[in-house]
Amino acid sequence: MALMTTTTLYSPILSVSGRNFEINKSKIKSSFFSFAPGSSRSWAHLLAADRLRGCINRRPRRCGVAVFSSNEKPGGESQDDFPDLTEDEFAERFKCPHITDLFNVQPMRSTFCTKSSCPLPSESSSVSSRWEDLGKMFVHEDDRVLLKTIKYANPTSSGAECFDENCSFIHQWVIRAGPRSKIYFDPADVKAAVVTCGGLCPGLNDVIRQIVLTLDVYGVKKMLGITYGYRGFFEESLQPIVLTRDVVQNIHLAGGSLLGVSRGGAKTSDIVDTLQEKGINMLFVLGGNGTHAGAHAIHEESRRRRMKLAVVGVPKTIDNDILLMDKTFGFDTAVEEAQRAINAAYIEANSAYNGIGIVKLMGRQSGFIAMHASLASGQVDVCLIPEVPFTLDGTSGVLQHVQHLIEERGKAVICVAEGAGQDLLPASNGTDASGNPILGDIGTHLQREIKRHFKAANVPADVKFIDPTYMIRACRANASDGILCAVLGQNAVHGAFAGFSGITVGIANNHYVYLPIPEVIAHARNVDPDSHRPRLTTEATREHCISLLHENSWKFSLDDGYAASWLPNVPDNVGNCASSPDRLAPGNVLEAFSLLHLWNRENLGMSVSEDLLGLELIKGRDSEQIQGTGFSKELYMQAAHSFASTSCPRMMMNRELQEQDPYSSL
Ligand SMILES: Nc1ncnc2c1ncn2[C@@H]1O[C@H](COP(=O)(O)OP(=O)(O)O)[C@@H](O)[C@H]1O
Ligand SMILES: O=P(O)(O)OC[C@H]1O[C@](O)(COP(=O)(O)O)[C@@H](O)[C@@H]1O
Ligand SMILES: [Mg+2]
Repeated sequence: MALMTTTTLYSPILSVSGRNFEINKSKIKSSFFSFAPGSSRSWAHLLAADRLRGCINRRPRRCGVAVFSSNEKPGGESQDDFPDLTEDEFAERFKCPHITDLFNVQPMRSTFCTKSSCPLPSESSSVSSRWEDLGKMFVHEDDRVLLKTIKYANPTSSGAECFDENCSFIHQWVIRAGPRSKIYFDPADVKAAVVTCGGLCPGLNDVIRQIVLTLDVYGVKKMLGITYGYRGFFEESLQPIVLTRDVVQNIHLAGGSLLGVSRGGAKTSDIVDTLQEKGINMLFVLGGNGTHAGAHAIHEESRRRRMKLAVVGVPKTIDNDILLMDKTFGFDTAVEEAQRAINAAYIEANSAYNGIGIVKLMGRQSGFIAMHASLASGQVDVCLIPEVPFTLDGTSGVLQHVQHLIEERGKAVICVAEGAGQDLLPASNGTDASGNPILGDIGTHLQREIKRHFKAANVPADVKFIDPTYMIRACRANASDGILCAVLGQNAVHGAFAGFSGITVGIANNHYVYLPIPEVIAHARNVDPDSHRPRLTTEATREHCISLLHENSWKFSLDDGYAASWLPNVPDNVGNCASSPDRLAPGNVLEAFSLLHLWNRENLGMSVSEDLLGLELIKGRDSEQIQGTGFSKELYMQAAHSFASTSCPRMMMNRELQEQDPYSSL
């Protein structure tokens, strides 16, 4: 045991178990999109996703990318079915609805001033010149931010998003957020309302506070806080709170929402009735994808009624599942808070005899929290997320892998996102008040199955399950989120005064931007298991030795004729165990195995195991040639798994043993 606790042979891995989607090679330009089977995404959603990625260029360009689920493969589309989108159409897409689309409103000079004490501008020459002096503090209305900044050289590049074989660079410009020198609302006429909907999220109070403070700087006197989400608009028992600078001054020091939150009960026409009755003409909506769908509906309905109303969203969700932005506020804090739970699980696992710690984190459809928390902790062995299907049983299953960890190292830590492995649980078919699916409890299921497995294998195991779910989102925002919230809140107000409506504010490539709401909620943003983050998970530690293999990975790699894009962890993992990872051709798993195999023999004098004999057959051949050898997929899988799960760690163990034998000093 002493030796085991001094070694760190394993490090966090994503559940690398293949992907249940197929790529239609006749259509494919690049794979950039992946998702869990059973998700609610449809072909239309994927087209929307394609459209979201956009093409904006100087000359008209056709764009088309197709990746679809094996469950939802559309029938009979031809090349012509690709969305035909020109750069102008993309430019149109990212255009934000504006008050002047409906009304002939003349703008006035901005009343925004960096100091709340400065006088409102007037036509008097002294104040006017002072206004001029504000100089570069305003954003020009034609300022744009580039949404995508990478020029991919090849569709096989990690995370590549390409619209043609050459991965031509497509400019995707979006509107830069910030204060404009001209505004479309007179602060004296503004009656603003703020509402917070959905689940809690660290930073809600920070955003409320900044909205109020910024409105105050513009000179707005009438501000209301709608209580308990959209319900506050029409439930008679729920009265709004009058918001002032004094009321919000210290609210960011606590978590939660000053206004309260709720799910469900959004009735667009009732909400718009209330807005109309109360004369509210600026509405700031803090919430996730559901809330934004509601905000968009309110915006549309108010336009139908020809109301001069600015509806501006601020995306809120610890899940980080909103499209097109670097991150949503609260996510950073949630990841940080999750460290404490993971550390506790690690300590429990490390201190127990054959200890196994399981931590369940939030993430209904997206595994960002679990993945980032695992990555940051350096203490997680297996990370399971909704985007990567996995099995529990069998040689490529999680249970076998956990047993292996226990046998080799005496402890294992698993981090699981709540939405992971839902296909392994009985479907609840239920939904919450907002229509979100009620998930099965993968954490307790995992705990039960691990106990059952170890009992059946007659291996003692001490399993501890930690569910810190609400603790990671009920806390106060950390410093980084605090700043994000402040700037988002300010820019929400600037956006409303600039005359936009039906928009949301986000951060893209470190710049603050305005985006039309439908563009950010077409579907939930997901972790792309192939892109850089999972790779980072591997490379950050350089100690991986094992990946959970999955049948679909094999199918995918053979069908596609190259191994580069499947199981990105395998070559890296093997490479990390080999002495010379640089010699490995990127993604060439066969070469990797062969090299490691040779290294193993040369350096440790290990004999070739029977399982590995088959690998000799395929040494030096590419995957298409392998297909012709009749070397069975099952045998390869078995050999690869056995190789990765036994030889590699043992090899490391042996090296440790040679270097440090505790008994030799006795
Ligand atoms: N498609 C929709 N159209 C209008 N309102 C919606 C829609 N989806 C959800 N909402 C409303 O938005 C609010 C928050 O939604 P919810 O899904 O609970 O949280 P979140 O906004 O964090 O995703 C709820 O009051 C819900 O009724
Ligand atoms: O128990 P609640 O309030 O429904 O919250 C649980 C949900 O909150 C979330 O963290 C965030 O969801 P929202 O973004 O919809 O608020 C989900 O991952 C999770 O399923
Ligand atoms: Mg949501």
